[in-house]
Amino acid sequence: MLTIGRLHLVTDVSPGRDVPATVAAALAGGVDTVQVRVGSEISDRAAYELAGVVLGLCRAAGVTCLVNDRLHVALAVGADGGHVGDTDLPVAAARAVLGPHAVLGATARDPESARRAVAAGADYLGTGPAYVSTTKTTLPAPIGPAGVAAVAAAVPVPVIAIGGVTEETAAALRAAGAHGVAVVAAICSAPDPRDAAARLKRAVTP
Ligand SMILES: Cc1ncc(COP(=O)(O)OP(=O)(O)O)c(N)n1
Ligand SMILES: Cc1nc(C(=O)O)sc1CCOP(=O)(O)O
Ligand SMILES: [Mg+2]
Repeated sequence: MLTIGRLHLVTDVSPGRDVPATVAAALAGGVDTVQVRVGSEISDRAAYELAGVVLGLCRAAGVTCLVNDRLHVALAVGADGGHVGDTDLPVAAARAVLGPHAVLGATARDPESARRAVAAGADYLGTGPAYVSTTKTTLPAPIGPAGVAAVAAAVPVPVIAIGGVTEETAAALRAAGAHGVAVVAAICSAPDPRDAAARLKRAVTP
C-alpha cells in the first residue's frame, strides 16, 4: 500500500515554466509526492502528456504521483491517484472513478468537512490555506497552524497543510499536527529548487 508523503510538490501552472525540470530537481531534493496541477486553459491532451512525463520521473524516483482535478487523466496515464476539492467531483464519486486502491486526496478547510471527506473515501486531506498564498489568490482567509490543528484532530487520516508554506513555517505546521506540507512557490519559485526541496524535507521529517 502506498504511504502518504510528507513533502508534496504541486506543479506550477504559471505559463513558461519548465515543469519537468522543476519536478526532476525537486525529486532529487527529496519531494516524496508530486501532484500534477494544470490551469483550466490547458487541454486534456496537454495535461495527459505532461502527467505522463511527470509520472515517468516519479516512477524512476519511487515517488507517488497524483493528478489534480482531472481524474480521467490520472486513470489514463496510470498515476497513483488524484486530488479533488469543492468544485471538483464529490469525494465519493472520485473514489468510485479511481477505484478502491488509488490514493485519493480531498481539500477540507474545517473539521466538519474533513470528517465528511474521510467518510466519503479520502485517504488524506489537503488543509489550508495555512498562510497567504502568492500562487492561488482566490482563497479564503488563512487558517494558520490553529486551523490545521483543528482539522488534524478531527480525522484519523494524514493532513497535508497547503498555502504559503515555507521552510520557516513547515515545522510549526508539523507541530500543529500536520502529517506534511504541500507547496508550489517554495520550490518552483526558488532559485535552486533541489536545495529548497531538501530544506523543506528536513523541516517536515520527524
Ligand atoms: C494537497 C492539496 N491540498 C489542497 C489542494 C486544493 O485543491 P482544490 O481546492 O481542488 O483547488 P485546486 O488545486 O484544484 O485549484 C490541492 N490541490 N492539493
Ligand atoms: C493549489 C492551492 N490550494 C490551496 C488551498 O488552500 O486549497 S493553496 C494552493 C496553492 C499553494 O501554492 P503555494 O505553496 O505557492 O502557496
Ligand atoms: Mg480542484
